[in-house]
Amino acid sequence: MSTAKVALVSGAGQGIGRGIALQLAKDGFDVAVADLTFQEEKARGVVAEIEALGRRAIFVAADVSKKEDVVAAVDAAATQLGGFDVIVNNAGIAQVKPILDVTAEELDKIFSINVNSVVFGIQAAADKFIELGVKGKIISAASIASIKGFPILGAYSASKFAVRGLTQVAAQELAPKGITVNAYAPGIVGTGMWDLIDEKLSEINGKPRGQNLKENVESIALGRIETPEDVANVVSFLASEKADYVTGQVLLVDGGMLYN
Ligand SMILES: NC(=O)C1=CN([C@@H]2O[C@H](COP(=O)(O)OP(=O)(O)OC[C@H]3O[C@@H](n4cnc5c(N)ncnc54)[C@H](O)[C@@H]3O)[C@@H](O)[C@H]2O)C=CC1
Ligand SMILES: CC(=O)C(C)=O
Repeated sequence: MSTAKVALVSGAGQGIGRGIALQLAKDGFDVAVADLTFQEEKARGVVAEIEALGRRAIFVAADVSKKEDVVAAVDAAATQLGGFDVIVNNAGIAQVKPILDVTAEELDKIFSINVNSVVFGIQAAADKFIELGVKGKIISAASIASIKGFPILGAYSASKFAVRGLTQVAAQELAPKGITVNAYAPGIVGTGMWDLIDEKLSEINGKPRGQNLKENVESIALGRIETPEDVANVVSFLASEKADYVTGQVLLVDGGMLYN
């Protein structure tokens, strides 16, 4: 049995989740790479990258909008990797629509994937930490859109404000168990999500493809687009003992877009 700590990262088949999974492996964690079934090939690639770093990893198929999937994923990580110390509720989707056009179905979808998933992740991880007697860490994906509402990202912004609220509540409720609850708030990260946002914004405002991304990146004080590794470095801190006295926080990692 390995003595390494164990982390589960959702949405780890690509983008920010993949970056976090690899960084946590470099930090010495064994990692459960969770994603939707259609992402299995990519996710198994991430598993192989982690194994090449000398750590253990498994792929877990999970739709995080379903509580039973999240509970089963946490169980699989604990059973197959021999412990459970950190959950990163990273999976999420964007929707790019003026608020007047958002449908009830779209609202249900984005809240079930971006918000319900975080509740389920908090519940499943906390139950496992308590069962194992672990002072674990719960870390979730917020966004600059959890601090400031972004036009045309109304439902998305609302879902990320909810993640911030849940983080503050769970931190207070779980502190007596020694469990910390925090979130990371990236800015403009060059992943599939921003490819989609740029494409949909182009359809809405007629700017050429790439122009909306370029203008947003120009507003970043540090002058470059964010990488998954920039985000993963902050999650690495939140998952470490160095963050033992940090809870209920949403940590901006945006290269200088918002200031608190
Ligand atoms: N890309 C960006 O600029 C920013 C992203 N974020 C947040 O970071 C997180 C990761 O985003 P990216 O890596 O950029 O997105 P991405 O679209 O590149 O990757 C998202 C991953 O989540 C998975 N996923 C989607 N729905 C799922 C479900 N129901 N169950 C399980 N997995 C599911 C996808 O298969 C994919 O692997 C999201 O929560 C996003 O809202 C926050 C701020 C900025
Ligand atoms: C994807 C995202 O969170 C933003 C604000 O771009």
